[in-house]
Amino acid sequence: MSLRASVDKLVQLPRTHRSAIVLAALAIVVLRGRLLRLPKGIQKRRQHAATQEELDQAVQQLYETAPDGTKVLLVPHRHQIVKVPLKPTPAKTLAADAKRFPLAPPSHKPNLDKTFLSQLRAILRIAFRSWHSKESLILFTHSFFLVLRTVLSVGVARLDGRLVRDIVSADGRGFLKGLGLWFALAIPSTYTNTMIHHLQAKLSLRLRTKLTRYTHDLYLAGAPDLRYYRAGPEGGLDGAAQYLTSDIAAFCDAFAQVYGNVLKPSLDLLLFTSQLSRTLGVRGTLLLFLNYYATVKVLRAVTPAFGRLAAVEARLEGEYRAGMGRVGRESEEVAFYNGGSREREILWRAYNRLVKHINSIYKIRIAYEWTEDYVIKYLWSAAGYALIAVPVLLTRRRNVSVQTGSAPGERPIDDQVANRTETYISSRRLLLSLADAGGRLMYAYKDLLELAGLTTRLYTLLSTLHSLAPLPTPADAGPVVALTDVDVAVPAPAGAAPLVLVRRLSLALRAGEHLMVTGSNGVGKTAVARVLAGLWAAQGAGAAAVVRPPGRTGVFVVPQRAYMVAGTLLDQIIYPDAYPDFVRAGRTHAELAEILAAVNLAYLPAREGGWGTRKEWRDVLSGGEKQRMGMARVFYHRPQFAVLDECTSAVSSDVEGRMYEHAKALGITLITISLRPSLMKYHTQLLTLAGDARGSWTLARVGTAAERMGLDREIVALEARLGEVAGWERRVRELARALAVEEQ
Ligand SMILES: Nc1ncnc2c1ncn2[C@@H]1O[C@H](COP(=O)(O)OP(=O)(O)OP(=O)(O)O)[C@@H](O)[C@H]1O
Repeated sequence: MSLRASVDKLVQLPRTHRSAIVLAALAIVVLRGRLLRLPKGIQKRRQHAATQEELDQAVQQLYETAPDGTKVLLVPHRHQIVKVPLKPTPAKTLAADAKRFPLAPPSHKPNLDKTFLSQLRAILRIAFRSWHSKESLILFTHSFFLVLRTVLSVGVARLDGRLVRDIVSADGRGFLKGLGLWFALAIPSTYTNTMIHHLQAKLSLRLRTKLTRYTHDLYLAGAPDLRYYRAGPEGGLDGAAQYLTSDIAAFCDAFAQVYGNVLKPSLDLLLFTSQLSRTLGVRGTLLLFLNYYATVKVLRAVTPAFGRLAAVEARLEGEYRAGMGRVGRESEEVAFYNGGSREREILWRAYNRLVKHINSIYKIRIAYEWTEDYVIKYLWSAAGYALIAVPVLLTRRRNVSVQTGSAPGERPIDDQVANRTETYISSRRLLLSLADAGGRLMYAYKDLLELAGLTTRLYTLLSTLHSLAPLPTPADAGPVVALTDVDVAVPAPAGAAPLVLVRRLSLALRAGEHLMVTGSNGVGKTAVARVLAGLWAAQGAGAAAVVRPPGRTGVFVVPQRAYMVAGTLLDQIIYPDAYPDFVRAGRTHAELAEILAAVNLAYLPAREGGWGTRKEWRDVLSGGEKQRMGMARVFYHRPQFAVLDECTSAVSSDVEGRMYEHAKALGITLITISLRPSLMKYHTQLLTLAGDARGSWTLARVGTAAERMGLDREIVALEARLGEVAGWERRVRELARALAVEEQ
């Protein structure tokens, strides 16, 4: 068949078929290149497969810095190094977004209301930054295929009717032509279905990536935001991990699904209703709308609060996971106490709460799904039969071939029965599709409620993170750490009264003035370190009177519990720097070896198999080794001031002494929190916290009052002993005499 003949045939087709085929062909031509292209990673692999050495290097290297400052993450993936540029969300954008996330009142329950819409809009503005972003493009393409699918469905319904008509009227040629068209139409129809599923999954994944990156930027922000540290105590956000992982994924899945589930059946309803109304007439169309109205009324009445149920389920899931995570993290401590059965009870309780809730959802669903099935399948089918009968019974004398869209020039059909059969088959198919669309729209109502629950969860996360105002930045006055009239208090959520541990604390340290902070347990020694490090905002009259040199080269804190980062042995020493920082700073392995020697860990690289060895260091190193690694970090970063919070409690005193001397030799001023009097000799000032209700404290110079008192006491003791010397000499003479008499 020539091209011209094909075009002629196409022109002769009914309008619906023509537009469906043209749209489908257009879609395939436009999108074929984009959608069927191999993923970039696979294309590159064909060009060049990375060697094992290159892959190892990429794992160590972690990222590259592009000329414009963007960090490009190196991800080894199937013998290839995939480069992922990471552009952090600009601070200006975060500040602008904060206005869109006011805290929701605690009494808010997820539902399909104005609050849901405004919360969803705020979240979607993060996911769809502009209409030409990749996410928007996927959404448009997805919408296009959804519309195309509806158009093609109408074409299929009409063709179905035509095929049966040709069979009934024994029109062989017409039947064969119809069958050819049927196969032709099947190509775009099946392709469209596949693309709808593919694009829905792709949309969900893109949204997840976008929201995950955004929340990571927000949550893991450094000083002065430190939201990962403050979200719990100050923001009241429990189980942030569940929000950041499962809830974001569930929200994106639910959104992508709801979008397709609402848009497509809505389009179907519109288009099918308009098509059917041509056959059904005014009375039939009115009946159809009455049917919709009755369905919505009945289902709304029986629909439970799926949104709230979904939100509670996500919270309980988070509690159960957090419990499991705790056992994994603290497994050794649990094992020492042989606390497995106790932990099992705790986990069982969390799991039972979750399962009970899920079970109650299943029970609630029985009544809902039963009603839904009854209404959608049976009520709609009955209405369908009644509606189909309308044109057949009431418009018996009308020439229905005009309504079915027969093209002029087509062979005239005399047989009224054949025409009526065509109308019946087409209408029945459209009605079945309509019932299906109605069903899906009702299911989508339930999905929408669940989306409302997940939206509330995600909104809670984002609004809590945005509500945490940055911590005040301490003033920089050179190499000085000073507090003036500062109250040290446990941070409390907005509105709650803070618990003050130390009142009106004043101290000033210049380089070389080493401070020791002491006092019994729980008096607030670490709390003072938190204020000095900028983790807690200073309170009281001197809230703004904190002075310290900025950054980790200003004040570096080694906490009480040793922390080991995921990575190589080298990463443990340079933390929080990463390998590229190490290379950029021109530091060397020889330097690291010297540092390890200073903390008595020189044997580690040889024992563990080199600097690049990756292990679970938390389990591999002993308690004392981990503490010495903490000191190695201080020697690597060489800060002006180092706050050592009982970070050498498990280190033997000789090594501890050597590390203190080494730190002082490097010019690091020490602020030590300790209960060990033996450490006092390395310091020039002593801050003692009383731990009374008034939050009192004393600051003394070691080597003046305190030291003098100690010397005085020693002199008195020695003089007392010297007074006894004459008595001891007399006794020695007596004993010597007695021995001489015995020998004679
Ligand atoms: N995030 C917090 N929320 C509530 N209370 C807290 C918080 N952090 C510390 N506290 C309380 O503040 C008090 C002081 O804690 P801090 O850790 O400063 O004690 P410490 O003097 O360092 O004790 P230790 O010698 O045992 O380490 C304690 O009673 C503790 O329970």
